[in-house]
Amino acid sequence: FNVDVSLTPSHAVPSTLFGQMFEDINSGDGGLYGECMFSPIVYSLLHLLTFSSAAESRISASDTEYALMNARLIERNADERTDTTAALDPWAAIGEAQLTVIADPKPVSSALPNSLQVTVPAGTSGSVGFSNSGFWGIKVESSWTYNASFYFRFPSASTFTGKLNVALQTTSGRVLASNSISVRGSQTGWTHVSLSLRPSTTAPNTDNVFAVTIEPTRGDTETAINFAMFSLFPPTFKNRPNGMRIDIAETLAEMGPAFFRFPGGNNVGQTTATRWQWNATVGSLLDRPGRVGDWGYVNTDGLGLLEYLNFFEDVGMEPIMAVWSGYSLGGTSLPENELAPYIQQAADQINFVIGEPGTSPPASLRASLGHPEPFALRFVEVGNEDFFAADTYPYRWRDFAGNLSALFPNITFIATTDAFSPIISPDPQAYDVHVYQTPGWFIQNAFYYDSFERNSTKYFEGEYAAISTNASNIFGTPDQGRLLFPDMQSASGEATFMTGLERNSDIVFAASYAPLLQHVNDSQWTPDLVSFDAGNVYRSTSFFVQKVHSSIAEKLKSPKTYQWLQLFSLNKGDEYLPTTLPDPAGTVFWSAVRNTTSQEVILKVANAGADEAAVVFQLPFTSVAESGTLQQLHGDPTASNTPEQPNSVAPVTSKIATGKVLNFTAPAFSVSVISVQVK
Ligand SMILES: O=S(=O)(O)O[C@H]1C[C@H](O)[C@@H](O)[C@@H]1CO
Repeated sequence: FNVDVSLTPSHAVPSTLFGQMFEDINSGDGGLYGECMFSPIVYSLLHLLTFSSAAESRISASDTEYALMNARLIERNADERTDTTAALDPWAAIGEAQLTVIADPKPVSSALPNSLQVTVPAGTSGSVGFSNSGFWGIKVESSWTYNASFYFRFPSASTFTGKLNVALQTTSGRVLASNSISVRGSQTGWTHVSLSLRPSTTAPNTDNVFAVTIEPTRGDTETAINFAMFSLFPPTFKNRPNGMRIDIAETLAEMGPAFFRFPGGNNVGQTTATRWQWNATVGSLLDRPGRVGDWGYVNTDGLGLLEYLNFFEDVGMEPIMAVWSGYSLGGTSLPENELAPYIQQAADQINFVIGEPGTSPPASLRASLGHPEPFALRFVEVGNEDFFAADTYPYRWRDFAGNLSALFPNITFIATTDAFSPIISPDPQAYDVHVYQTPGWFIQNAFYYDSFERNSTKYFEGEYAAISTNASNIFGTPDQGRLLFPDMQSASGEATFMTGLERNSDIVFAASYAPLLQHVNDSQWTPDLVSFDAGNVYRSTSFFVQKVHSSIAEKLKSPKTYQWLQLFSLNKGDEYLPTTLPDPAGTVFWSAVRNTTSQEVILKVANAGADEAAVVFQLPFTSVAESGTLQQLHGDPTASNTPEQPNSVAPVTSKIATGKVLNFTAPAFSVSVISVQVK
């Protein structure tokens, strides 16, 4: 292919072009959020479903009820605290202890009404207590200090005296770290325990548990102790309290995302009662009731709005924040005359992020939680995939976007129905477009946005991924063509599409692969950009394709990877240079951008075909360096990074000969980025 590169840029490449889409889909609790244990003794899954049905019946929230709901969700009535069996799942008895989850008559807080009650039978000998298995294991590092905390009380006063031994131990019982606290049967009120655990050694694997054993000094009487609000934290990313898991957070930061879309995706909430409510996710963990997320399990909401915002500042990315839009996946939408309390809640959510303390209670709440300065926020998405409820979006959009844009004129509100179908007003400044398809679809649609009308409307390619090789059953199972992990065929297919996103970045202002993260031991959606288990993170082929398109630059503070990644920071051009267009029916696509700071031209070549391709770039600049840098990812079409083979495909950086005429051969199934100094 002979490719002329223009000297004259066609448009500025937006700084927001490549980023990340996140929601808790087996990726928040037990994933990005640093908490090591799954311990929502708050509610069992069944209970929360009961709760949500109760709340559904109170949908028409009057002002007072809204105030109550806004205060801390709708109070659960007592009889709903009955069945909590599922809440016991992560807990196991040690010795003769009996474990039950009870609706505590004296709950540790109104948001956490249940307790784990441990009964030690009289005359017990040997070790007695309980353990928690973490999220399919717990990583135990000797260089880490863990913070273990919980609340306990004796439900009835007794003469019991003894110790609680708190430990990290292997599943075979070898103690790796331990600490203890003395307790007395007279402690009938809640006592908060916070202990450090320093492992004496690094465990060989993650088959470890958090264990609490009860050691009576003289205990021949049956004893019961209530426990609540367990937490086990390792060191966190940037040492944030209640922060993020270091290896996952560093991997996400390494990709150099410009934005982070959250809290969903479907997990924004598809029913009124179980929607994500910002006010239930901030403040003390004791005040966070948790909810059943849209992926069928309890979200503790320990990862809450302030934790997200602090994370964005630590990584140097900006939010694309969703507000719930009055729609329920079951197909029902709130009638227009019932939207007001939820529009108010959305306004409060935005004010928590950008309001001035003293002018709005949510902003004052943010200041009281340690961040008086407003955070950065330019983009708010109204709902998620409302094409499923397009018939009611016209009034929901009109009322949400209409009222919110009057309150927040500097925010761009993003609509989630299909572009211009239906026509909605106020005229959306942007639409969020999602596509999950085969690699072939992405190759055939690299010119998807070239034909879009250039009016004032912008586009957010908020979710895209090649997820199956079976065009007639995209969302099928692995034996029907669904990918478990990205491979080189899917990643190079996505890369051809991304050359189109760059060429059309005059109207495409942001794009993110989805989903971002999955726990390989419990996943509901494959493939994902990054996978992990309790001990490791797995970077996929698509992760490297996304990363090579992003700017990282000074964002990443960890020097150990900075040098290598510095090359990547030059890949974020800020001006698009038109070129001879690729053949839309072909499999080889390219794009050219210029970084006006470093005066480098960056050429990206995606070859999603089975044959290598010779590409000759004509660079008519006054002077072009004789050598440049090539970063290349390539492999067999089914080559893939998996937990079994985590590094089967990785980008290779090398020097290549460059000049005004740049001869390049793109291997089959490859993604290449050439950066060269020009004058
Ligand atoms: O089942 S889907 O609706 O296709 O779910 C998709 C679309 C939704 O926005 C996101 O949460 C999810 C996977 O990333």
